Amino acid sequence: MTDPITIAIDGPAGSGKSSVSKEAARRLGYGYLDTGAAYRALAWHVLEHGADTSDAAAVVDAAGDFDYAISLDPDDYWVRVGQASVTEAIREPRVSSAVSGVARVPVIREQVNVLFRRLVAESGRPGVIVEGRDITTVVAPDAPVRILLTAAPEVRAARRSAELTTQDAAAVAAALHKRDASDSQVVDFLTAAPGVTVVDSTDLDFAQTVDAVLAVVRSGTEGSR
Ligand SMILES: Nc1ncnc2c1ncn2[C@@H]1O[C@H](COP(=O)(O)OP(=O)(O)OP(=O)(O)O)[C@@H](O)[C@H]1O
Ligand SMILES: Nc1ccn([C@@H]2O[C@H](COP(=O)(O)O)[C@@H](O)[C@H]2O)c(=O)n1
Repeated sequence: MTDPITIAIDGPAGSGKSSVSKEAARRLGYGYLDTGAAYRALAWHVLEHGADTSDAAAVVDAAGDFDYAISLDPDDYWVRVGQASVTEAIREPRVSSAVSGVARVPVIREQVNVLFRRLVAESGRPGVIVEGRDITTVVAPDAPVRILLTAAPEVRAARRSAELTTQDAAAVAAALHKRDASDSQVVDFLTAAPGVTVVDSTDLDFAQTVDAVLAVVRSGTEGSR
């Protein structure tokens, strides 16, 4: 069996990585791997231990009994830690606020990157769209298609705010920008590495963004299967 084609997509918070990647994967018959979910699930697990994600030793300790599973099916997305379904819980603001602490621990990044590569290799799909912050540069730097999906900060904040209607828009925007500032100290997902194609969705609607991503995928994979 040949290895799946990897489509690598990075970008800042709220740029549309997960929603656009999921829809593009459906259209291609590919798998979809949300790498942020692993960091979020570990942050959730650390919080369940009553620990603080800014304590690297506590994060490494909690990772010792972190029984993580994720679906790569874009039509049946779920995330589990042990017997617990955490698909919704890992999107809660308390987890979003805590996740950057987990992402800052180098040994954790190494461990999850090994897991991501294994999940892609064992996906049983012709291809997998893998999205996150360091996929184009660290996890899959040799992927045939590498995309930086971006949008203006105020547009990203407005889109996220439209999702979280019960929360104050200014607070949602502040939390999104704070997370980007913290995450960008660890990996650079704001500038495209050499060979990475930028898709800027500031002036595109959702369907146009999916089409723009699919056009990059098609031009990068022509003749590969
Ligand atoms: N081009 C677009 N036009 C309008 N809305 C969009 C567009 N792209 C994404 N969205 C919407 O923006 C919101 C944020 O998208 P999404 O959750 O996919 O971003 P993300 O990059 O995965 O964020 P995070 O990194 O915080 O998980 C969603 O409600 C999504 O439907
Ligand atoms: N490749 C990645 C993916 C994610 N992170 C960290 O996880 C957080 C949550 O990611 P979302 O895509 O669900 O927003 C993110 O804020 C990063 O801290 C990462 O470091 N590398």
